Amino acid sequence: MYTIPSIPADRLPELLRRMPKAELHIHIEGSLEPELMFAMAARNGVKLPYASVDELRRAYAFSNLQSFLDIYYAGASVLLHEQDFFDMAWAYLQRARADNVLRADIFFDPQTHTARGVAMGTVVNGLYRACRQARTELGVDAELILCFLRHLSEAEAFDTLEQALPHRDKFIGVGLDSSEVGHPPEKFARVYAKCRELGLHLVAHAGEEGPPAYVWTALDLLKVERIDHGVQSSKDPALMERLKQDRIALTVCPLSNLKLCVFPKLADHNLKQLLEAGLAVTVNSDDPAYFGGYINDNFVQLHEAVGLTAQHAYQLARNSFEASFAPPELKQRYVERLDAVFARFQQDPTGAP
Ligand code: HPA
Ligand SMILES: [Zn+2]
Repeated sequence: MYTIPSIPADRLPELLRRMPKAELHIHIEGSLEPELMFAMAARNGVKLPYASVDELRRAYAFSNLQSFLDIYYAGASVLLHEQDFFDMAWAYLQRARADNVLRADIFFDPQTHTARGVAMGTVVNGLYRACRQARTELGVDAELILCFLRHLSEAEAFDTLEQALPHRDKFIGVGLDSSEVGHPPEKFARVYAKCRELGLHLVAHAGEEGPPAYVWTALDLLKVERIDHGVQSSKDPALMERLKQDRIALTVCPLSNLKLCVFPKLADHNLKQLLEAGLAVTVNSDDPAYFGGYINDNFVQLHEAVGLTAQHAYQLARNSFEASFAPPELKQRYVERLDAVFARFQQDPTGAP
């Protein structure tokens, strides 16, 4: 691997912000900022159970995943029209551009919307239009991953897949999210087998709160290409070896793990341990409007808590491109841009962009 000469520690935050990166774990509904949520509630005549943006923000004090999900699903109730889905995704993509994200693999939760009577096409078309516009106007490549809600049934997941098939050209893969414990990956083995036949990319949340056994079954039964979160894997040495040998990327979300009390303090986070064990770790924001930060906030706060080096930074960015679902020629272009930024930074660590 390309060895990175040292960069002064006080320049690391700037390097982390400026380096090109891919974001691989972002729920688009989790990027809906309170201000936009209130604006949509007003224009759509939806009543939110909070009187103001401040009152809503004060409710963002979570004790675990479920306490967050309850508020997150309530917040999504303001999304009704195609333009709402476009506006939400466009706001995220502009924010991602500011953080030097070149590529985003974006999750969306159609069942949160179809259950309220919003048509699948309304959801997908709004999000897809924002992704297309991001490519031409922002230089950000963004593609969509449809997530099944794991607290719902297998039959509902199959039904959702069927509703999405007329839009097969607008999403590149499927994922699995929502309440993890009690809803193991194997519940969706037949759904994933069908998605595999359809040529979709496969990912799943596993080992966020759930045990290493869920990471094993996501790999062996669902046959996923990446694991979302996966931080509980460090409890199982044989699993660590498997993830390393097969170069299975983990899309880790430090501020999410902090806010949902997966780790008591950011200083206790195991991301650096996973990275130094040789795993293909990446840094992501998960639900940035709810967890207090976008991708660069995750990088910088993690660095402040555990002390990353320039070598760690390079490896994390490189992993993000290699693990993305971009075509090989684009991945190569992203890595060239990454190398160019590091080379410039080494020549002039005090430096201007
Ligand atoms: O971190 C998460 N875990 C599970 N489901 C989710 N839905 C949005 N964010 C998450
Ligand atoms: Zn997530």
